[in-house]
Amino acid sequence: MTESLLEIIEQPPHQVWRLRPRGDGLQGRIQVPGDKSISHRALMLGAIAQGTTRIQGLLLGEDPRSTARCFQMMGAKLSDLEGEWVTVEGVGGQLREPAAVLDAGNSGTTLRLMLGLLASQPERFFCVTGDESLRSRPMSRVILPLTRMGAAIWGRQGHTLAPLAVQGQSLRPIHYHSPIASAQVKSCILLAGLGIDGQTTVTEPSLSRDHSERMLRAFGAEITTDTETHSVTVSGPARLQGQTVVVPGDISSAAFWLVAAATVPGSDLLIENVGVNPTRTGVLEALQHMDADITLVNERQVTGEPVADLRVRYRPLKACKLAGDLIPRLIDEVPILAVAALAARGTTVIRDAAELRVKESDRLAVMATQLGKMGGQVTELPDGLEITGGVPLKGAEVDSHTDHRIAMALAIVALQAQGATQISRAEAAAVSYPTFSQTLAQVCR
Ligand SMILES: O=C(O)C1=C[C@@H](OP(=O)(O)O)[C@@H](O)[C@H](O)C1
Ligand SMILES: C=C(OP(=O)(O)O)C(=O)O
Repeated sequence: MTESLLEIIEQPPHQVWRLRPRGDGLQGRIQVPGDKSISHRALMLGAIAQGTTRIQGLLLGEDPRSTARCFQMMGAKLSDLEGEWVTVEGVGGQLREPAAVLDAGNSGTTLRLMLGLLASQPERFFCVTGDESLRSRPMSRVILPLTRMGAAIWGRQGHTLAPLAVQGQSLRPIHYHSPIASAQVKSCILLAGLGIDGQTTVTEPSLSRDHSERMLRAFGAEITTDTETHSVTVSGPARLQGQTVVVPGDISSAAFWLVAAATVPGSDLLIENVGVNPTRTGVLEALQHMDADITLVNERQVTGEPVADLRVRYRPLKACKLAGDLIPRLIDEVPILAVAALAARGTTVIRDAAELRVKESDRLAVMATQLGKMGGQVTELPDGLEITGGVPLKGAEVDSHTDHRIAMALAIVALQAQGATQISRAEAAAVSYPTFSQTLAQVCR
């Protein structure tokens, strides 16, 4: 009898995944779940708009579920999230004051974007919190600009950490020069600006994902952008009208299969219906620098977002340098790109990625330690990683640190290793990719 590739061991509330690679290439045609960033935004804009928003392809991961729960508590009416189409009846601008604490769970996007909306709801009071990881993530990056707009927000450690209390106010417009390229910061301020009479502008050092700008425009807001200075302006007050949103597959989820197929000999995989918004395709460019064989087919536009099918075939990889403006365009893919680097000839250097230290875990430290346990030559840099590829890897006992992207990156590196790998707290994958383990079993048949 052949041993199964993946065994899931229940250790409530956690799961251990035991992987025994068979060395077979990944084959077939798959789809990945809906884009997480677009799912959050469709739920939020639908919740505050006038009328009905219809969403197809919504990600049913834990993070968008947190967004859905928060906005239901503030008056939005949602249909069954498991349905093919999810409808959101919006409140038409005025959120209801919730009777209990809003819980963003593990989701930084939920908490930071929602803060912009809450801060600008006069005469309403809100308490917001999240899980242990989210309560340790910096909120000052949005509280600071919101406070300059007149927001009243209190929190732990000098109003920088959740739980937070928000007393909604009539805000004033600002031009905010963000020190970091962050779509969460940019979107938070734009959402706060929606209700303000006047122009609210955010300038960022380089371009972060632009899903908010695209979707706000589609919902009827006046949004202008200056591509040279990386500035976005919302002219308020805006009246949003419910829309139809078709959510493409998440390129951040597709990235796991791109790297798996690019690193396991014999692979040939087609990933259908993936969002290829240029502010998100840094991972494709990075893998192409590494000489990966990836082609885009059937390119099209779906409700304002570019979409394509991605074909990836195994070919030996070579090391590369990833830094600068590319980093915000692949920010969530650094852990899985570190896995690609382990299979590449030469030393890959990733810099300008200090933001990874304040994600669901310190992704630089965690990846360096966990890959090190498998024999990977990975050195942690203050703002990145240095990874020497081509060194044989061995199965080991590793830990996700409850970070979804780490759990999945470790499952993919296990395919390159000799012997079994055990990943503890692997259930974290469900935050962004609840069907990851099923797809793994499907493509590695
Ligand atoms: O706006 C978004 O949907 C996101 C923005 C990014 O965070 P930052 O804005 O903190 O870079 C990214 O890491 C996160 O997964 C999703
Ligand atoms: C950083 C992430 O998400 P968030 O900031 O929304 O928790 C992520 O999905 O990798």
